[in-house]
Amino acid sequence: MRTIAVLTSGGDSPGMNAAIRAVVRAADAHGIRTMRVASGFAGLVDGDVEPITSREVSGILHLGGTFLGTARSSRFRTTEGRREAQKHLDLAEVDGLVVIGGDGSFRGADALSREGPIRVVGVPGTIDNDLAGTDWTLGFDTAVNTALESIDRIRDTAASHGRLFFIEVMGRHSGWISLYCGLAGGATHVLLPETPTDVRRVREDVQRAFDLGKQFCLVVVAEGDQAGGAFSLADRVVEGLRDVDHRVTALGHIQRGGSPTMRDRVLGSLLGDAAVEALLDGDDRVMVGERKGRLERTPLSRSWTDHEEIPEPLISLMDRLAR
Ligand SMILES: Nc1ncnc2c1ncn2[C@@H]1O[C@H](COP(=O)(O)OP(=O)(O)O)[C@@H](O)[C@H]1O
Ligand SMILES: O=P(O)(O)OC[C@H]1O[C@](O)(COP(=O)(O)O)[C@@H](O)[C@@H]1O
Ligand SMILES: [Mg+2]
Repeated sequence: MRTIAVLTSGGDSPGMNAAIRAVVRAADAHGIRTMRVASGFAGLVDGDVEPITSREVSGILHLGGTFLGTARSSRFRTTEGRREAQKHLDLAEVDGLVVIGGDGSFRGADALSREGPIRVVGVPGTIDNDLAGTDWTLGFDTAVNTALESIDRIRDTAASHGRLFFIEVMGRHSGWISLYCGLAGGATHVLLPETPTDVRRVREDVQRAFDLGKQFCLVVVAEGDQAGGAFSLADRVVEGLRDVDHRVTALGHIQRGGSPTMRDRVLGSLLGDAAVEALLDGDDRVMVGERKGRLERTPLSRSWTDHEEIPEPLISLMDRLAR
């Protein structure tokens, strides 16, 4: 192994920079050259591949987003696009590629490695926490803490006016952000894409809470919830509610930006280093992750097929505490 390349792909997530830095510096420590690929698979298809040194990843550990840029590339979804990508890897004499991204990026990385000589290792970088083989994905902790800051502010104004708030958080296919925001933010109800939405039950819970003297109510809704997000859910829930004033807030992309928490900086550092180790060991098509405090390697294809259900004990904890 003489040269590796690193790229970030899909939705950016806080902690990606820590992982990039760790990849470059761990490779350097082993005497391996690193190439950086700009803008994810799009940059690979276009040949935007340049050498990067340990000095060039100074001062990025604490920054949100991704210093390499990211993209969602439709060309890379085609075999022709992946052939171009492999051509640029060959030209730069790259023999191992670290892909920092989510489930989609890993599907792409898996296909690339099956079709050509390149070996790939994945680092789970997504705020959605929707991958198997790691307890936490890079960026989830920061995104939830960022959303909570806003939820706490909303609670202040909700309590002052005695209002019901519907708060939409990210997660087109994944309810982890919604569940953790609901638990940590003291919501009356959370709605997740993974479970059916019972509008009547939300209405009854909210009505009961106000009838029992609650001063305000927060309902946290994942954007991919069955009802179609917070605005359409709100329209259906408030129809039939007595004496309840309501407002709706969608937190949007502010959840994805900002300086990574300690947990995401440390996780990014650990996993970036572990990815280089995996390539040195001759591994291919694996994702590095951390489970129960231990570093693990999981076949890439299992990372998106075996992803864990939202834990039922946490959903029932929500139910017991929301009263
Ligand atoms: N099935 C696939 N085959 C090949 N490439 C894919 C596939 N799915 C996703 N990709 C590539 O990975 C990129 C990132 O995937 P996406 O789902 O947008 O983000 P994430 O990796 O964060 O889940 C896509 O834009 C595309 O280039
Ligand atoms: O930034 P975009 O393209 O609007 O995507 C929004 C989606 O990206 C995410 O923030 C992160 O998803 P990925 O990490 O899978 O890309 C989702 O929570 C959200 O549904
Ligand atoms: Mg994804």
